[in-house]
Amino acid sequence: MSSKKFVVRIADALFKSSLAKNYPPVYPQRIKHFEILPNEKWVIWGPGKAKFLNVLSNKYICEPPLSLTFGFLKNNSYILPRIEQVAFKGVLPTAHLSARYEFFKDDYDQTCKQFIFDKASGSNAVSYKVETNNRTINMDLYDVVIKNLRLTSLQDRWVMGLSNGQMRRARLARSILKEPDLLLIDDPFLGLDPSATTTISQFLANFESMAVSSGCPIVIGLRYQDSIPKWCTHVCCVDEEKGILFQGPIQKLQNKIDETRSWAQKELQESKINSSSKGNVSIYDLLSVHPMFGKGDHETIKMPHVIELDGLSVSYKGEAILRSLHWKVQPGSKWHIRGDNGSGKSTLLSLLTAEHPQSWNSKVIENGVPRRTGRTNYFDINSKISLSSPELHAIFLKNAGRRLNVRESVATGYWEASSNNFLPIWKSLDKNAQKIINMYLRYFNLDQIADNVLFEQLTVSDQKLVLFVRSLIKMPQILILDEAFSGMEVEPMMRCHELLEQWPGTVLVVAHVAEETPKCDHYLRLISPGDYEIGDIKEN
Ligand SMILES: Nc1ncnc2c1ncn2[C@@H]1O[C@H](COP(=O)(O)OP(=O)(O)OP(=O)(O)O)[C@@H](O)[C@H]1O
Repeated sequence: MSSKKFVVRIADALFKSSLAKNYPPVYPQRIKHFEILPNEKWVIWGPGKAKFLNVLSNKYICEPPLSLTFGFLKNNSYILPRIEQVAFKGVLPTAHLSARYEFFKDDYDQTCKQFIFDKASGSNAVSYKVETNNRTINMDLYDVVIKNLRLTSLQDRWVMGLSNGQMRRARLARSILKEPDLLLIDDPFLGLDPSATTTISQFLANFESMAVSSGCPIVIGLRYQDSIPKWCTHVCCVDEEKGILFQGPIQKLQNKIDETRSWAQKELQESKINSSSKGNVSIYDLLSVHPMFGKGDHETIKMPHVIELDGLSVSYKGEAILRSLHWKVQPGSKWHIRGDNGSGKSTLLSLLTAEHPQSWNSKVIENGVPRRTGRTNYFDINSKISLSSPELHAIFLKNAGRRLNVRESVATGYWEASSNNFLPIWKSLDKNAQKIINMYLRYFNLDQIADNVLFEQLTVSDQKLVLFVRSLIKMPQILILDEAFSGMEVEPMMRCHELLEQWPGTVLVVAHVAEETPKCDHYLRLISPGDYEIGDIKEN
């Protein structure tokens, strides 16, 4: 064994997630050797990245017991290594979808700064806080981190109200402030706008050399399709089933990386060719159930706009988020809603779904009829709308993840009046509805696991897929896909995009990354309150 200083070392280890007899190991083969040294920056690359990051954060039982060891710890560390694993989950789970936008705060809500400190719990009903640990916060590091992660102006905001991108940055700041021995970040750039991506990438590149902190090795998890930042020194390519495929310094492995990437692209092309029909179900079967199916332009042109905003404004405590927004959405049109983190995209969508307290606004006109309290209600509005969003994902996981299997999870999409209803419904559905669900499960390769796998046992990619399928089966007039594909593997994502290309209903998409954006005809870009752009998307 080498005498080099190492941070993590794996030597001939088998990992298990349970000691129960006959429980299969995490990988069938032992991992012969893997090592991270101080000053190295690793990318764990490929479909097995999330599992391997769990291995590194000591989530499994290793066999023999000392085959996973943590060595070079900071002077002030205790015997156990301090490992911070940041999974970019987005917004905090709330009790219901509208909670994020409410003015009256939950008794236990925290400010962004308190969340980053992670030191105390308390209640807004009393003036004192109860310390949950006696960690000393390195305030010099805090100042540098919030400046670099662009959190300065958000410090005193309620954490619940932060946008997805803002919350992701806050989670990273919280982990860094714990001054770990090892920092593991899965999908570090997910859901971030391009300028935030650059800032965070630069920050991670310079983390080791910052004067205010002693730094630590950084390990990020990326998918095959993501580009590997130049500052990464080492790569470990991992398959979900087989474990490590190759590992070492990036400089030496560049050819192997390029080969793997083109192989993955080829696989994808092949699966695309074979995907127009799956398990005897064709796209036509899936779409023909939608009420707008087969309607030509001559018919849709006569229909009123599904949504019209006639000078809509939204503000929080006098601070404008949207100002005087005019927007018309034709039936069957597909829109890409663009804008930097915090520009108001989710706020706009929450107005459409009436989750936002300022939704009862006659400047929102639906199918030609202005919204008005007393005339329109939440349930009527939502009977025409379905969605998949990071907020919904967080709530679904928390409230239904352990209760509902894949079939039941998808079936809850049938609840007419709300996307927020997670009560089991499969058994009470009629034969026709069950048939539709079965078709969708089969088409998306979910039929084999439909009855024996719980939602929370799925990978993030499959959870996203289930939520996407769930959003379709009601055959909504308006389908809202807010970061619905971020974190998804390429193959299932392409399958979803293919279906959407022919989807006859109206689709509103929020996505920061071009590869995750299904084909749209128009865009609405939110720039700043009162400043926005509307245009057509030309085909390349
Ligand atoms: N309840 C609230 N109180 C105060 N500010 C809020 C509240 N809810 C949202 N905000 C702020 O409104 C702005 C718009 O948030 P929104 O979630 O709509 O942005 P977004 O464009 O969807 O961002 P992202 O791309 O990060 O998801 C953000 O600056 C956010 O912090």
